[in-house]
Amino acid sequence: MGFSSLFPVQVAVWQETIGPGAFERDLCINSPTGSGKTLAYALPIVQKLSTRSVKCLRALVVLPTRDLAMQVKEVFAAIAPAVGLSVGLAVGQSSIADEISELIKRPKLEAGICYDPEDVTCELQSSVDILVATPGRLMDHINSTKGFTLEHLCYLVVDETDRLLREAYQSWLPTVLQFTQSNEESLFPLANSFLSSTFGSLKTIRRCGVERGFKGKPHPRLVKMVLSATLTQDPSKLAQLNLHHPLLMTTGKRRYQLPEKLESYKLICESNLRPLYLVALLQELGEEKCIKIKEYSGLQHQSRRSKTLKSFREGKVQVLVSSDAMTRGMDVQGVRNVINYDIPAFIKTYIHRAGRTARAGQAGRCFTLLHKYEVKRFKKMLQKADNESVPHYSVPSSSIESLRAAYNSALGKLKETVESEASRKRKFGSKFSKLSRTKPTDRRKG
Ligand SMILES: Nc1ncnc2c1ncn2[C@@H]1O[C@H](COP(=O)(O)OP(=O)(O)OP(=O)(O)O)[C@@H](O)[C@H]1O
Repeated sequence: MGFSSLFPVQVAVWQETIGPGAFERDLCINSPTGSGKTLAYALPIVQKLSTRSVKCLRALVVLPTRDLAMQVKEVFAAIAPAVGLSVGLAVGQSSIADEISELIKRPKLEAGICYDPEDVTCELQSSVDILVATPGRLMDHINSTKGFTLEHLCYLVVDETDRLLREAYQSWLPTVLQFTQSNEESLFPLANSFLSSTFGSLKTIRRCGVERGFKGKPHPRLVKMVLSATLTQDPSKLAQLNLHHPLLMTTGKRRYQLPEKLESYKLICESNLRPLYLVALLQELGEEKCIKIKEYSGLQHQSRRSKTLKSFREGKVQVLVSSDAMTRGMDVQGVRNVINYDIPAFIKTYIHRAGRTARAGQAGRCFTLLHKYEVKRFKKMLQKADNESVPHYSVPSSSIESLRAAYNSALGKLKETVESEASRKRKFGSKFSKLSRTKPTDRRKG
């Protein structure tokens, strides 16, 4: 990958997994945006699986969004094939049939023998050792893909944990945990309830009666690694993961930390002049003469979003106007500035947005447009991430003045567009209501 050394979080995780820690504890990793968490879990998993002799699904990485899952798959794909491991993706990017044929190997047809596709006795095998998935598609495979099993799973990674725990997604987590439990656990629920009442949450019995973390056994327990740049430390939330002697690995004392080389600035302006200041700021920042702007949001179709992201990665688009769909985990090289058009409601949101720059030890800047009444709240918010003073950034008044005429004419055009849209909707609305009044049965069909 062209990297000459490991980042601190990667060294620390390696020590706890392949090193002396020997995967004996589950890991909760809280490390700033862009600090290299993906490789921190990918390297030990690939290293550990490199000696496997039979192919089956042994590692599962769950991420909240498709683009993020595709990005993480690329990281695994860069290192896993070198040791003969295959990586799969379950995100719903392609049809379920295509995805199944990528993930499940059917027995080769021998001459003269005809296999019944419905025959459950014929051996279906996993084509992948490592699967990167979003919860929705993962649940589809768990519920309906023949041959898809989690029974051999050894490693479970929950990336962007706080986000994934917040959203239940058809109870994906309890389902995964249930399917990865040892046979003993599900066969003897009473024994388990006895164990948990005796030993509290620190159960030490696992798959095939093997003690958790016991080295050198053929059936090790399911190891879990959970990560985020804003990882929750609330035990009641983390309890859902059923962690084994969890070890919290964190960069500083605080939960919230910004990347070392990130500079935060505030830009104060009247709310109604925000677009004007935004353009003036972009002009200030833009070294390139031609700025192409694209939109990226969860409201768009996935294929359109992926296309936009590709253009942004390739530098064909210099400015991406994005919702928070782009914030968590997305890694685009060369992003030097992030602009908060609105003040984020929470420090967590600020961290994930700002974290699209100043990644991998690079410098970056985050600007926040504020009304003067918002300054106090903003300051208090950034103090939660140990950021005591946020300097002002001012754009020259000459650039504001030079843009004013264009801004006013754009506002006029916007007003016209909004009005014509509204009248179109009114017309359409009245037609529709007339139609529904006269043809109630048709409406029901529709
Ligand atoms: N050892 C390394 N040397 C140089 N660059 C690295 C190294 N490890 C990772 N990187 C690069 O650092 C960038 C950030 O890594 P990554 O996306 O894993 O960060 P992260 O900690 O997961 O961030 P976030 O919290 O935003 O998801 C990536 O572009 C990655 O290729």
